[in-house]
Amino acid sequence: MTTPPPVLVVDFGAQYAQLIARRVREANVYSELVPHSTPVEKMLARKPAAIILSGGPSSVYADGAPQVDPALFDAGVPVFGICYGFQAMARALGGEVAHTGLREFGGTPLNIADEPGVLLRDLPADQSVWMSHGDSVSTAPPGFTVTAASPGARVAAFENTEKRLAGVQFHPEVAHTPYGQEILRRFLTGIAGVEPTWTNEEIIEEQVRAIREQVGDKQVICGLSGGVDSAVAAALVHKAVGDQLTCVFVDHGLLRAGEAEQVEKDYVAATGIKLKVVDAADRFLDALAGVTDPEQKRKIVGREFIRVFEQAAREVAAENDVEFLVQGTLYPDVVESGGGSGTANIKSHHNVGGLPEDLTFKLVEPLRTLFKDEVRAIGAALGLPDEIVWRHPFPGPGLSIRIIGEVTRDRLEVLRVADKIAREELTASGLDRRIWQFPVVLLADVRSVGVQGDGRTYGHPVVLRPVESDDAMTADWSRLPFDLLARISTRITNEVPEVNRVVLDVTSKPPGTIEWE
Ligand SMILES: Nc1ncnc2c1ncn2[C@@H]1O[C@H](COP(=O)(O)OP(=O)(O)OP(=O)(O)O)[C@@H](O)[C@H]1O
Ligand SMILES: O=c1[nH]c(=O)c2[nH+]cn([C@@H]3O[C@H](COP(=O)(O)O)[C@@H](O)[C@H]3O)c2[nH]1
Ligand SMILES: NC(=O)CC[C@H](N)C(=O)O
Ligand SMILES: [Mg+2]
Repeated sequence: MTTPPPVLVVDFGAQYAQLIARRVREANVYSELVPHSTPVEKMLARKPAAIILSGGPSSVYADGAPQVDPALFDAGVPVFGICYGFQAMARALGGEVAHTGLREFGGTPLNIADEPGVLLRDLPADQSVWMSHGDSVSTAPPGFTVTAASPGARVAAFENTEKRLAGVQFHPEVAHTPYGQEILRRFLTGIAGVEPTWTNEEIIEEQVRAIREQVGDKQVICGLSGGVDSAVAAALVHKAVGDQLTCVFVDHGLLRAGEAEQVEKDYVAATGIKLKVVDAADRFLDALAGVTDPEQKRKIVGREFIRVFEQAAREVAAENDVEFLVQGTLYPDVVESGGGSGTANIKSHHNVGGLPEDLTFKLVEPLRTLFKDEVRAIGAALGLPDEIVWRHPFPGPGLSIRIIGEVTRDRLEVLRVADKIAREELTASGLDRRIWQFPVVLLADVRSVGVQGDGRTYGHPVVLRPVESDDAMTADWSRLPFDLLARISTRITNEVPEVNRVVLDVTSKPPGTIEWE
């Protein structure tokens, strides 16, 4: 996608690098992450509007610690350092960083100096900021004004507005720094002089233009799942090229109860987009037979999806091959598949890491750099109905990655009934909006002893995994009311004969992921 000059967030291995990019976009400025190994010339070639150096686990003076190339500061590009980035910046510009023995973690009072600079002017004198550091800048580089201190950091913020360079020891990107977003915004607009024009309307206009340019007068198909990401991607492409778009919904036999019917009925009614429904359950289930490894399942699903799309493409435009496949891929799908800035492969999302090597489609992925809540906002701006915009995410590989063990028709049926009960009860309790997602997982290879109707049972456990999240990158288990959990448990064990135990997953992400595979 063509985008305005980015604010590049240089990732030094921070916990919060993703969050920084997001916060910049929340300040209506386009932003992307890059790994710290990116050479400065390569960053400058992107003509960045500004560069932000993230935090990171290393000590700047340790052997092998990632450094900042001082050439970065001679290029005239505005730079903002955060925590490790602040320390690395201080060191590169001739200041000093030391292990003072004073460490700060968590909420910390900030003492704003008499000369508060652009970043801190007129902010409350007694505000709290979120710290997480063991090293500190002991001397600011020449030419910089020190604008704040904290009990453990003599230099907690500095700036040189003439050179458009600034930095802070604390984390402005986290919600626990109440004025953090304001400070970040002041750097962007007040010091860097970036125009805050990256609004939903701009994104939509820019995307529509880019899609028209990419697709021309060719036919396009879009994998449509009923979820919000593909719905928004389809709506953007439809706005760009109208009837050249045909959506393809694949019923791979791994869907939840009622899902296929709902997509067929509601989606067309809501959007008027051409929809082709393909029943491909046999081919997916045959391909998955005997497979228990999560990554293998994901790769099989990714491959079969593409084979089905290829067949559908031939049917959509027999005489004129369809070159383009639209997918609702989001940034977290890319990052978790190991396609981010030097990030590890956590799991291969079917639409990214699970794609087959012989893929011939050109991909159209207008949401590839965004997070889900950003996508929801665009969906709302495009006029999609609330039921689509606020639908809980459901993974493309569907129930195949919620059956721990081999995927069979019988097991799918068991899980479908249990899942339907959990969803019905959640909706009845009015808590749908509080919950990000509510996977129900069948431990198909585990059995436990129970007693039902005075008889012994030896059935399977089902795991409830309700989570709350903003963007699926981190999540916490949802504290659902006990009586709701009790109703779900009772109904599942009463109504699903194969299940005699219901357990609750109380793991946050990290260390767990949302899905079990
Ligand atoms: N059953 C399906 N039929 C066709 N395409 C699908 C199907 N499931 C997933 N896809 C494709 O894979 C992409 C990624 O799936 P993913 O579940 O991440 O997104 P989504 O379903 O659009 O939204 P959500 O994350 O809210 O469920 C989708 O955007 C869509 O292009
Ligand atoms: O379309 C998808 N294809 C996939 O292969 C896939 N794997 C996980 N997910 C969804 O991504 C989010 C993060 O999931 P995890 O915490 O399990 O990694 C959660 O919302 C998951 O439901 C997927 N979506
Ligand atoms: N969160 C960070 O960036 C920490 C920076 C450095 N590792 C320190 O402890 O001071
Ligand atoms: Mg989905």
